[in-house]
Amino acid sequence: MDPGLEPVAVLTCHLCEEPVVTPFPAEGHTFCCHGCRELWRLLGEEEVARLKAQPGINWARLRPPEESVIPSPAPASGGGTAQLELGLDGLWCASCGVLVETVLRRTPGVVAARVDYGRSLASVTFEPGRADPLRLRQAVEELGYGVHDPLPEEDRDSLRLRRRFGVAAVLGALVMMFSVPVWDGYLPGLPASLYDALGGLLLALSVPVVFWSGWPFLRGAWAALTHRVATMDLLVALGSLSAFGYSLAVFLTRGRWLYFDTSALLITFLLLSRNLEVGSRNRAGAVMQGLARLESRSAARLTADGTVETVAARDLVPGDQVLVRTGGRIPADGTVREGRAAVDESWFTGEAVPVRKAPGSPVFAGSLAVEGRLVITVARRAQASMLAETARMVAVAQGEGNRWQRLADRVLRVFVPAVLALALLTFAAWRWGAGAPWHTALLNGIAVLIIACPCALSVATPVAVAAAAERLGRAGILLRSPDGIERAAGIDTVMLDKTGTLTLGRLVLEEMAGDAGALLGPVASLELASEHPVAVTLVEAARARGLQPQPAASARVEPGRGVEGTVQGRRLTVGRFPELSWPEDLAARARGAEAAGRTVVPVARDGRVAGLYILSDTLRPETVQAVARLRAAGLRVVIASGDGEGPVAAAARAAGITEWQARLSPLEKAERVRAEQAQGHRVAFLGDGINDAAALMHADLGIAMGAGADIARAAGHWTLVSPRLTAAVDGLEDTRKAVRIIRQNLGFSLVYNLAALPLAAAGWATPALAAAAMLASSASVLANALRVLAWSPRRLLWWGLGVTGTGALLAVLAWSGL
Ligand SMILES: Nc1ncnc2c1ncn2[C@@H]1O[C@H](COP(=O)(O)OP(=O)(O)OP(=O)(O)O)[C@@H](O)[C@H]1O
Ligand SMILES: [Cu+]
Repeated sequence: MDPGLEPVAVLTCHLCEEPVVTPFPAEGHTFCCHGCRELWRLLGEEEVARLKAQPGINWARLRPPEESVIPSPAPASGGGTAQLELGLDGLWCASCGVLVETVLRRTPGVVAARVDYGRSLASVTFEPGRADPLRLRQAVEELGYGVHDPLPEEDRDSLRLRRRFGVAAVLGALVMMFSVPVWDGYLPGLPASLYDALGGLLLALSVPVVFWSGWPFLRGAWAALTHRVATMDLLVALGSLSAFGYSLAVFLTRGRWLYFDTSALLITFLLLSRNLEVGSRNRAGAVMQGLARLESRSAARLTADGTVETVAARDLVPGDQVLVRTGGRIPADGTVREGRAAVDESWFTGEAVPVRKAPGSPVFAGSLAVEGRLVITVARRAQASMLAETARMVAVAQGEGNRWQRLADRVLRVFVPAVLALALLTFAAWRWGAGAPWHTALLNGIAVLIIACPCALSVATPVAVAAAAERLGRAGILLRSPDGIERAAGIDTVMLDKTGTLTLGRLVLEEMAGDAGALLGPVASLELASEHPVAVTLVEAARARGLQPQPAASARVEPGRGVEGTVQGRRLTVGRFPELSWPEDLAARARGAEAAGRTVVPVARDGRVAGLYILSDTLRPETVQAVARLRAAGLRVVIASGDGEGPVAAAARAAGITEWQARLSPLEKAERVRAEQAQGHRVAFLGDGINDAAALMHADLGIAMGAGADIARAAGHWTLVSPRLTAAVDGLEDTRKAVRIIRQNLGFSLVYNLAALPLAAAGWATPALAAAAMLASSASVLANALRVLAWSPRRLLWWGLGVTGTGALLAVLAWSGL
């Protein structure tokens, strides 16, 4: 593990397990914020323990399931209910959001409540007779959070923000231009009328920048003051206002140095980063709307007597038969049962060419049947479809931010007051310690404020994370957990399962031995209960032979072994159960087939093996290349399979993998992962089946194949939408790079701030120089972050040139003014 990343012994929150900056103790535990503490009290230790035992617990998902399949930004009102939006202050982490939401929901008269942590916004639907806005506000305030009217529409309106930035950029550039002569020190030598004209011009140009363009910061700073929290806005506002105020005083007293450019530049640059942020959020919003349009509301379900009835898509249950005609959207994930069609799956594959579908092909909700007619067997409810899942992920990513971001926010909470204190101290030390004149002391204090502005930290990290998420999306990877990017850091071992991951998982029934043929009908009936590739193959084989399997009255699936149950009064088991007795001829046959690399599935009647199904599987076409790339990246590749030695060894040989383990039970797979971790490895596990779920959960990074079992997808941190192994390799490479860059950025801005602060305090950097240095550092950090998007070298060069050029120019200009 990288020693630079994980602090050795950090105090973590008892509830959300985030590092604790300011401890909030309660009953022997420590919490990171009072939101966590109150939520813990509300839920109780037992409930918390239960929730934590669940895989991938994510506090934002504690909320009860949404009404609509695709979460809508604001619940529709109607039916005698009223709608209230509250802006919230002081939400420290996602738990705080959950807490407010829970308490609001429990308030009498409230129909629905939803807190968007990212926007610090609560939307409440209530019955006007039984609840009123005042009471709702009080309920939130009693929890210790600030409530205000949601920021006026203009604030969330990125157009306004862009306008503010545009004005700031143009006027700021003019201020810069006219400041050059000021820096050159001409001013006092100029005739008074020119001095007035030039100084007045600078003043006139910077007023709109500071007070109109900078209004969001000023208002934010005011809110921060009234709530006694130190925020970034406060720092920015103080820096800009103090530079402005100082310059105004100098101008009125006909002094020498004017720093109007500093106050304007600070605002301009921070507006740029704000715009970037809002832009990425808006994009997520647009994606959500796009996804919602793909959702079908109704479906044509086939009834038992062959007629078609229209039902709501969300009422479909697994096993339903649904008819999809040309031009229709597929309402739920499933497999094609009859018919052929060209289906447009571009919403998740990105490929415009429709895919041919035939019986047996998987189809996904939201895809469009361009031509043809299909009957589909629904595999999962519409609420659990890839489409709904994608939308939920986007919503979570949009609302919750991520750990790095929150970490950066926490750092800011300590950093901002420290900087304010340091600025005051600098001023005091110069004025009264060193006996410097007022204006020198003031200038040095202002320089500290400006140089410390940690915008690099607050801009670069979200940009890098967003860029990485976008790359993953393009590679066909869905982030299921918001920390999916950090989890990829430092992976050195990749464990894979065989069936369905290294191989296509489309088994072919090669041979049947003993009574296997005669038992195929009853066996298929049992296998209807299982999602395992073996089960799918046997059911298909039965259908191909004209048998119509009906679900067995009792069938029990045992992951990693097979199915057992009673069919026509006989106890049958299909699969590898340990206590079976084997007739010698079948045992020999099984050994032979295994040695030849085949998967052998015994069927036993009353505990005695009666027949064998001998199946073969094909390696995915890209497996060899994917494995080679993983190894080239310095990763160890290990197969962990539940299948027999023979087939696993054969697959390993074909894929070019030297380490493998066969016949692992689902629990043993997870234990293998843990054993590797105990040896200090960081493990990514790639799997597709129920038997992989435990391993996927325990792995540092669980990657589930999208076409695999639901449970596997729920357990993994990533889902591979397109079943290409190379996508996983791409994703691993991209995220490793992104994490490296994020760390570089955090390190860089830390070093920068630590190095620059004493310089500013010592009076070696004027405010103008400080602003230039800050701009250059932030821009380079931003450019670094954008590297994640793998911009072409040429574009990067231009960017680099532009950034360093601007930085250098500003530095030279500032310097020449000294
Ligand atoms: N539904 C089933 N019907 C029949 N046999 C089964 C079934 N499920 C599992 N088995 C048997 O148990 C073995 C182990 O299953 P498991 O799901 O753990 O691994 P696998 O899918 O074959 O391989 P991998 O772990 O590489 O995906 C299978 O090879 C098969 O012989
Ligand atoms: Cu917390």
